[in-house]
Amino acid sequence: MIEFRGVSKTYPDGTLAVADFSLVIPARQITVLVGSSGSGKTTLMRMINRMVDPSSGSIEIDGQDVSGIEPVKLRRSIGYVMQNSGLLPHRTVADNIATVPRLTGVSKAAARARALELMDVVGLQRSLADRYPHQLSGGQQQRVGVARGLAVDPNILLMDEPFSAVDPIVRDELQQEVLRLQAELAKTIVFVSHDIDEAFLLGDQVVVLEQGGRIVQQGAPEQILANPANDFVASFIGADRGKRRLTVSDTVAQGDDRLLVDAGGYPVGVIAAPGGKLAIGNASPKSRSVSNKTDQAGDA
Ligand SMILES: Nc1ncnc2c1ncn2[C@@H]1O[C@H](COP(=O)(O)OP(=O)(O)OP(=O)(O)O)[C@@H](O)[C@H]1O
Repeated sequence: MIEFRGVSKTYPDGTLAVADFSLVIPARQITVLVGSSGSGKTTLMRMINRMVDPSSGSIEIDGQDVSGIEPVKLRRSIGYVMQNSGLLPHRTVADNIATVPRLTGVSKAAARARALELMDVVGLQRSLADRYPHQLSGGQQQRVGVARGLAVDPNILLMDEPFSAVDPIVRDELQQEVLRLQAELAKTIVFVSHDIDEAFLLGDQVVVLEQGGRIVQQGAPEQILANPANDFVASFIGADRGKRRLTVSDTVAQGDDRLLVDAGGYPVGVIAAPGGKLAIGNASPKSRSVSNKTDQAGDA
């Protein structure tokens, strides 16, 4: 578990990025911090691994104040995946993945073996191991970034808009990959996004932020969708524009299926009509489940 207690951050130039922020981030779940540009998401995330130190307040991991943990040691124990993969251009894929294990004294052979295993985990062919980042697609580079984040088998994985620079189809694939990985690995994931659909898809807990890291609403996606706390949230999730208010149109698609339209009349999907082949509402809002692993050290 990660806990922010009354955290504020003022940068040296006087910018108040985060003001009196408190939040509990439960272990082994995905918490998505979502908000518009400049709302303090990255600052909050970087305070967890001490890339940024708070001006006041504290952050605890499993009850231990991170200010008492040496920053380099802390950073090496927490996975970090960033927007443009952050790969070292002159190192091969395998070497990029193995960077932190090598720094912590793992032998070259063992680190490479682990890197190859992690390539399997994130769905990358091992034949790409000796390529350089520029010889990979954007989606493959992001997968390498995720593998690198997992290389030290961290309990906590920080993901800062990791898929915002890839095209929508690849983004969909990578998001599904995160859900698959999470069902298997059950990490404590803090995911930063400005995309509410991504937040609703991935988040067990979604935290909607306004400027200054002010929490406007937090909860499960279904709670936020069902009851937006105020006009800001309604606008942010598109509820005010009817994006979330769906109706079954009279247009019949295949078989008994009907077209689903939003309040503007735009088609958003297909649904089986009551009594049709597909039962409506037969899946829970989150069909994914987080396994309850107990074989990891610590609880974060
Ligand atoms: N090193 C810095 N020095 C001064 N101000 C900073 C610094 N880093 C961030 N800020 C400011 O702090 C505020 C929050 O920035 P932050 O990057 O945390 O927001 P964000 O929500 O992650 O934004 P984005 O979605 O654009 O990445 C912004 O006003 C930003 O300009």
